[in-house]
Amino acid sequence: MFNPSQDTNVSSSVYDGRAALQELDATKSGVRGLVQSVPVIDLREVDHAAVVANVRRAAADWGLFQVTGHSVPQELVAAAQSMVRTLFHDADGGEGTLKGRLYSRDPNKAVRYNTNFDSFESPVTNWQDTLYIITDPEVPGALGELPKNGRVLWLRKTFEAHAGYLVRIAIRGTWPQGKLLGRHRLQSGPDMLACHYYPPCPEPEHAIGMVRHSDWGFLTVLLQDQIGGLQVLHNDTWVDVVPIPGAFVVILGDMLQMVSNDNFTSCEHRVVAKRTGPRVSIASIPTQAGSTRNYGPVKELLSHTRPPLYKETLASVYRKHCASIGLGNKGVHDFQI
Ligand SMILES: O=C(O)CCC(=O)C(=O)O
Ligand SMILES: [Fe+2]
Repeated sequence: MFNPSQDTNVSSSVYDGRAALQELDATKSGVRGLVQSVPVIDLREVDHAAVVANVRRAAADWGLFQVTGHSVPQELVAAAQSMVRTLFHDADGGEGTLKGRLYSRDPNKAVRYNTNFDSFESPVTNWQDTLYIITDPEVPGALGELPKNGRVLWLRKTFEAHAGYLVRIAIRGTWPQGKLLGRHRLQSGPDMLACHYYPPCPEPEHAIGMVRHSDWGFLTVLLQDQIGGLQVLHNDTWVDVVPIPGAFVVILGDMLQMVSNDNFTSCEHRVVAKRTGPRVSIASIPTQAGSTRNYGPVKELLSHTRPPLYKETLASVYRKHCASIGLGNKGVHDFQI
């Protein structure tokens, strides 16, 4: 069990059955207490140190958690979801349409739309379309062709202001020695939105919404609607990330695993296909496109008994590697020493 007062080595615990029983006993919740549920962290909690400790525990035990009590109003969350669903994905596609014009597999296009970015690399096809939006207005073409630009810009601002804050708090919470963060700036903020669309699936038992994978970057912040389907792998069991209206889902990625030298591990997650829908989710993903520094295990975490487990790499190199092997293959293994 993770001990929040311990600064390093959070992943090397040995399962202690008696301690687990005592813990269950202490919850006084009976066997229902055995049902695993994804941690939910309420930012309205007045004790800030408790919030940070909860984030650390959730990150170490699950690699994924939900955040409520952030300051993004529910109506704005709903407006963002409906903009993505109705203004874009539900609109007709094909030659001559906006969707047709944006359909592209060129990762350098600031706004692009496609079915499965890795169709030609991955053996599995997801039941999913995605609209990618680079939200940095400095990037040529960013937002340009989208309808209702104002709302997309608003969406960017919302994510960058609020998700950026969550990313910072989550990193501070997950990072073993918070003060190191200043010197090891991990990510500058979200600069790409991946707006996923999962239409109702006639045969969900023969399909997958999004195949099992871990995210390549440091952290992903995700907004999902009420349909459900996102699951996280926890203790070899797939656990539903039950939708909470307006909550952000925070997901630890591979780069965090590498720089923390396995003190934290990126979580595997997937989306199951459903007969109901469509489902929409909006993931904010930092692309680290302009980053020129090499990332590797942070020196302060290393010793002669804890040698570095990963080679140093540019974020862009790691990202390209992950794209080249397709979702479903954990790229970190290829960077092990
Ligand atoms: O749609 C979802 O809930 C998950 C999306 C996801 O895992 C991703 O964008 O990496
Ligand atoms: Fe993901």
